[in-house]
Amino acid sequence: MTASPPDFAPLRTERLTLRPLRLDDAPALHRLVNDWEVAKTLARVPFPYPRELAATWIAATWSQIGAGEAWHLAITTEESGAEQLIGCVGLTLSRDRKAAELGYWVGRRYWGQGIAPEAATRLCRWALATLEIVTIRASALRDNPRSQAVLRRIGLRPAGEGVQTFLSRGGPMPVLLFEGGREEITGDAPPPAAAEAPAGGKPIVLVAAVALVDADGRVLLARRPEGKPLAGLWEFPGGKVHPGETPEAALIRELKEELDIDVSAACLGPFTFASHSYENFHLLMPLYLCRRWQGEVRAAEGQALAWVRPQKLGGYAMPPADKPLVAMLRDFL
Ligand SMILES: Nc1nc2c([nH]c(=O)n2[C@H]2C[C@H](O)[C@@H](COP(=O)(O)OP(=O)(O)OP(=O)(O)O)O2)c(=O)[nH]1
Repeated sequence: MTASPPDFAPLRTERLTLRPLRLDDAPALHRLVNDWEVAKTLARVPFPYPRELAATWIAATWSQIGAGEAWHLAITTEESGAEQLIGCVGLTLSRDRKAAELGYWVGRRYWGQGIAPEAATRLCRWALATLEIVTIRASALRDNPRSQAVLRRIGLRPAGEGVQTFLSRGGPMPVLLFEGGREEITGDAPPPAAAEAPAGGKPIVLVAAVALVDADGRVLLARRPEGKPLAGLWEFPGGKVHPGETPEAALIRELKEELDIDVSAACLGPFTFASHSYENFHLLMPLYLCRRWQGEVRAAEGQALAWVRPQKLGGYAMPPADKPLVAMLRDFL
């Protein structure tokens, strides 16, 4: 068992901090969760909640974070200058690591303030941008409309009914199942364009992108970082063409900024283009092919990068506009 809290940069919202639990959280955790109104809604929490279980569970959450299996975090807030534990929120990966099960609880005196949806949305956004998951699942007791409302507020949709064993209730109980993906949770419509919308239509946004191909025939994908629209999706490096710029000049600039490589316009071969309607704008994106550049590709903006064999591109979640491009690349390379 891990002996100290794992390295995990706290996630913040306007009111809350989500961070690994610490052993000195044990007394507050015990006090908050050893409350029938809280415990009765939780499948894996016994009632009464033994004092020593708090520290054991906290240490177990450290091992799970270290192993990349589950992230159970403390929800804290600041009250009169002091940090207060007010609940917990967690995600547990499925065996195939494509889905995660969401769970949370909030101490009774903090109910009715929207803490659970705020914390859960923050953790889900982090997970969708950082892990390889595509689905978030959750369940709520059929007799717990408050929790069902939280799950709906996060963006999850009903996905049937089930039965789950509840330690606190001493047996199986009927639950409602919920699930959702990136679109439901992040509400990701790409950003409105800077240009004025032409009458009756969406503005056209020009984005230049490139498939960098290395000597082994692998293509470079970059992961859109948390905080940007479509966070967590993999894309071809590139970016918006600024006013007065050519697409080639935009790419040369973006590749220097994002990957710290030098490319000349002569090495950018036009390959194909995407023309795709997003909710707020229409994307027009020439895709170039480039096999020669100067310098070593590095993630200059801290983004995740992957060199991917053309046959494996389908395994990476990409923006909808990229789907036809991927098929064409696969055929060409
Ligand atoms: N670079 C790139 N963008 C793509 C791809 N597919 C796709 O739909 N897009 C969309 C996502 C964004 O809405 C838009 C690119 O805009 P962006 O915001 O990333 O551009 P940027 O790097 O100039 O960023 P910023 O300075 O505006 O933050 O194009 C792709 O494969 N590569």
